[in-house]
Amino acid sequence: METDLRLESTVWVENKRYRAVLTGWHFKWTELDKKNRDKKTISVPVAEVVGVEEGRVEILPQKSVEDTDKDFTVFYVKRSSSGSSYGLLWRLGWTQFSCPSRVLRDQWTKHLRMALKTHSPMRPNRLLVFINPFGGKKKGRKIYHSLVAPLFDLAGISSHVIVTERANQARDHLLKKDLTGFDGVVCVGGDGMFSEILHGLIGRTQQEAGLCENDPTVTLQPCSLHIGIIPAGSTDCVCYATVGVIDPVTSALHIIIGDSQPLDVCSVHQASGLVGYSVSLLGYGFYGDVLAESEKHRWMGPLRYDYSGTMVYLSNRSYAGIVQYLPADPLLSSPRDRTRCLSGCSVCSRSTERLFPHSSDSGSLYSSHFSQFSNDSEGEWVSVEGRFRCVSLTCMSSSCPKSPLGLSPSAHLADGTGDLILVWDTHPLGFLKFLYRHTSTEDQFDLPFVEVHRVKAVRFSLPPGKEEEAYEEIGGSVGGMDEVERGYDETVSTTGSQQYLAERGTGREMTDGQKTANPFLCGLCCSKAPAVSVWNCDGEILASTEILSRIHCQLVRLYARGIEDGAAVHNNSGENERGCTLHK
Ligand SMILES: CCCCCCCCCCCCC/C=C/[C@@H](O)[C@H](COP(=O)(O)O)NC(=O)CCCCCCCCCCCCCCC
Ligand SMILES: Nc1ncnc2c1ncn2[C@@H]1O[C@H](COP(=O)(O)OP(=O)(O)O)[C@@H](O)[C@H]1O
Ligand SMILES: [Ca+2]
Repeated sequence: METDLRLESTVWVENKRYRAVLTGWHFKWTELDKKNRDKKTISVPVAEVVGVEEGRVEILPQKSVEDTDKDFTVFYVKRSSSGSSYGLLWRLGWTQFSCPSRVLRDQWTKHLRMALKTHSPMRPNRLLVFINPFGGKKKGRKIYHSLVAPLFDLAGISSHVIVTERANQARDHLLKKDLTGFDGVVCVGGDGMFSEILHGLIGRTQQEAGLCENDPTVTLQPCSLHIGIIPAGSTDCVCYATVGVIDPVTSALHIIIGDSQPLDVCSVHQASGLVGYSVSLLGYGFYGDVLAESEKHRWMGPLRYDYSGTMVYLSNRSYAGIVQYLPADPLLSSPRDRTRCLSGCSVCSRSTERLFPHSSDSGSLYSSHFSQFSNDSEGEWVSVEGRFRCVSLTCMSSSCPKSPLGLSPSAHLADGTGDLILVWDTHPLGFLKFLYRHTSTEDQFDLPFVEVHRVKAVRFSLPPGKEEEAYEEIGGSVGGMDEVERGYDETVSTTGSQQYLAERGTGREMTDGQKTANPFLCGLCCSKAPAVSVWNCDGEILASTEILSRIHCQLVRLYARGIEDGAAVHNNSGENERGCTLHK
């Protein structure tokens, strides 16, 4: 295959003579000036070529094509530093080449396009795009139309764009509407919007596979459609933890070249069935209270979390609970091994091999069933009981701009495990130290009142006696979501997502911000401390307190490649290249 695609010839770039070579995996050009030979080779992996066009194409200030018959223009990914040691910004670079003849020009464009098809089979042709116009700083629409759509056009990707008019529209669309012809779903918004897409796609996939999401022992079917995230939210943790930067152009380029990053997903169940899915933070206590409080202050935008965080911190609460967990195999990895899950992570690759032992091409991966829950030789359930400041479970590092290394810096994106962080009740300054360490490289687990365990499943229950207290506090409706009014225009059937979604709201509708009357934080001035908190499930308040959660290895795939190590990745650059963001 590689030899078929090989092509080599002399070309000109800005009046200088170059030797251009396509080897199959790489497209390189080297200036034919002996003195500078070493310095002037530019090499672009074929997988990172965005597009190839005939003629001399300019894209700034707007796209124009000078239609000459010996020229072609190649667009590709160009990296630049993000300013931190991990995570790189991607920009569009392009170079115009002149060939000695039209025949050779046509050979170049044909070979390059064939190489693209062969070496990056997951490139999308057609995408379904959901824009939350109210996410984060309310710039979703502008971000998409000015920065992302022009890049999709350039790459020949067609998209069907839906600007949402209500919460859960994207999720309902994915659950019910025809998705034929789409290669992926793009979410323009924050973690809450991503969560909608996640619920919609997982629910739809299980419906079609005839699997019951309500049963925590069922091995769920991985989703075949990829998810792309264009960050336009408040926390943007899923984007930050899978791409390494919050940057719409970088994310758009990952989508265009069809990068693929599998992601673990945690399913959360109560006795009667599924209550939701989480990838970033499933948190009880502090993070639950912060979310509940922040919903009252949505008008503050992303700042609501800092304000509510401070208020909740000052309210100085801890909660009684029983936490049971199923440890993951300690020989494979540990949350304190000081490693980081970076692009090409070997721990995650081993998980992929375990899940799909006979498969080398990703296209066929997802037809196979797997059962990591029952087959693995994990240990016995462990049970602890006491008072906690917070109980958090995260399937990945959950790094975000507030906490660049995240809730659990050594967690893996796709290893089939989650990290359970238990923060026992402690004095306020101790807890502040714990929180503060999230903002630096200091180890937040190196504190006597903090424990972290790598797990496959977690159960949380209230100590005997507390259930009744919880019931009384919330006025006779455990879960407390009954206040949330939801208008569903269509009758839904009974698969897990649909059922849970029909029964409850996310509590995060952004219309008036006041719908989530939180029964637990009855004004932070309240003198009687509440006995129970709420669960924060990727930014949504869950309706249940007593839950069972289980990690599903690589249940979804994102258009991403994990965080790139700035020091290790070769950054192609040369004087003939130009980088830009389109239509800034
Ligand atoms: C003293 C400074 C403390 C900084 C502590 C930073 C910890 C940050 C960990 C963030 C983990 C994020 C996990 C992701 C969660 C998201 O799914 C989810 C939804 O996001 P969306 O609204 O974009 O859709 N986001 C959240 O639930 C937000 C959690 C944010 C918690 C921030 C807490 C700030 C605490 C500030 C405490 C200040 C104490 C000061 C005392 C004088
Ligand atoms: N058109 C809309 N009107 C109101 N709420 C919406 C709309 N579209 C999406 N949502 C909801 O808004 C919530 C927050 O969106 P998100 O994009 O995550 O922003 P943020 O990061 O600021 O919280 C999501 O849970 C989603 O369900
Ligand atoms: Ca994981």
